[in-house]
Amino acid sequence: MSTTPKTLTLDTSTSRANPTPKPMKRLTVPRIRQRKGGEPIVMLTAYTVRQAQLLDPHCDMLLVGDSLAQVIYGMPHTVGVTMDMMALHGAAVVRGSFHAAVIVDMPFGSYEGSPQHAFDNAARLLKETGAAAVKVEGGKVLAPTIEFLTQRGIPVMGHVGLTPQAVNILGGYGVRGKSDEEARSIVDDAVAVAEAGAFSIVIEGVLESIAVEITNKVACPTIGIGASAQCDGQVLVTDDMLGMFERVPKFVKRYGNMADVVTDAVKEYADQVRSRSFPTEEQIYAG
Ligand SMILES: Nc1nc(=O)c2c([nH]1)NC[C@@H]1CN(c3ccc(C(=O)N[C@@H](CCC(=O)O)C(=O)O)cc3)CN21
Ligand SMILES: CC(C)C(=O)C(=O)O
Ligand SMILES: [Mg+2]
Repeated sequence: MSTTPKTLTLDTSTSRANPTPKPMKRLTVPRIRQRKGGEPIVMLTAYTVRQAQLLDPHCDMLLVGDSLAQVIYGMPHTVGVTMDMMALHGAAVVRGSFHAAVIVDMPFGSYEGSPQHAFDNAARLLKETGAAAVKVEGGKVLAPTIEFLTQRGIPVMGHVGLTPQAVNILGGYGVRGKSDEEARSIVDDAVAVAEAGAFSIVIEGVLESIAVEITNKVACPTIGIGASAQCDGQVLVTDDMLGMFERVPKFVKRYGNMADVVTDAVKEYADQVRSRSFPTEEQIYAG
């Protein structure tokens, strides 16, 4: 069993040698890896500093997902995401957190061409954000790249099954692995990614049996999204689970309804401005 503390704790003891309260050390990639078969790993997406601050105490990992394409930028899919977008949002999430390990998605086109190109872009993301690792979509074909990065100091999280950056090949976001042949190839992908040195693998949008088989086969922790409760951890897009993003996949469970909270508050403000009941004495500087 790992000794990972479950909650954020502050060391409040101060002295001349140690004058300020010290935040607990961030979870590291090796500690995440050790969680295989242990306490489930909690991961959520984060794109902004405030979101990171609110999620950090409760999560083991924060993923700066390229899903920010749809969620933040209103793009139709993740293919249009750039390195600059990931670098800026990644840096914001690292600034807003000090407990969770921060993982940054590599954008489409930044890693597929060659291991060297992938290394240059991954190194830039780690340098500019302070994140712990990068995530790449793909299987067997990417194994040499994952090995190249890992051997040169860049921890890599894999992502197999429904890989949204391949939307133009897949033709949509339907569940993967329905034929025996496709199921076999997804399992082979995950095994190749794990053997190449990935410290963890996201399994997205596959038949449950595939996620279970992969989880039992690979040595690193699996993180499910539309996969299985038997994965070593789970991830969701935060805006989806908060009820902030309107159209969500079947695998999303809504834990809140933030859109309604925002709408109610904004309606009340608009009414009060129109009726001149805002601002009141309390919000003005009387001369
Ligand atoms: N807000 C958001 N949530 C996500 O989970 C997410 C993103 N954005 N952007 C990047 C990818 C895209 N993903 C998606 C997007 C749509 C479906 C979806 O609509 N699935 C349908 C089935 C579609 C079909 O059969 O063609 C479903 O009902 O689950 C699934 C995953 C997952 N990722
Ligand atoms: C859904 C998760 C795994 C992701 O890759 C993203 O948010 O971009
Ligand atoms: Mg992604």
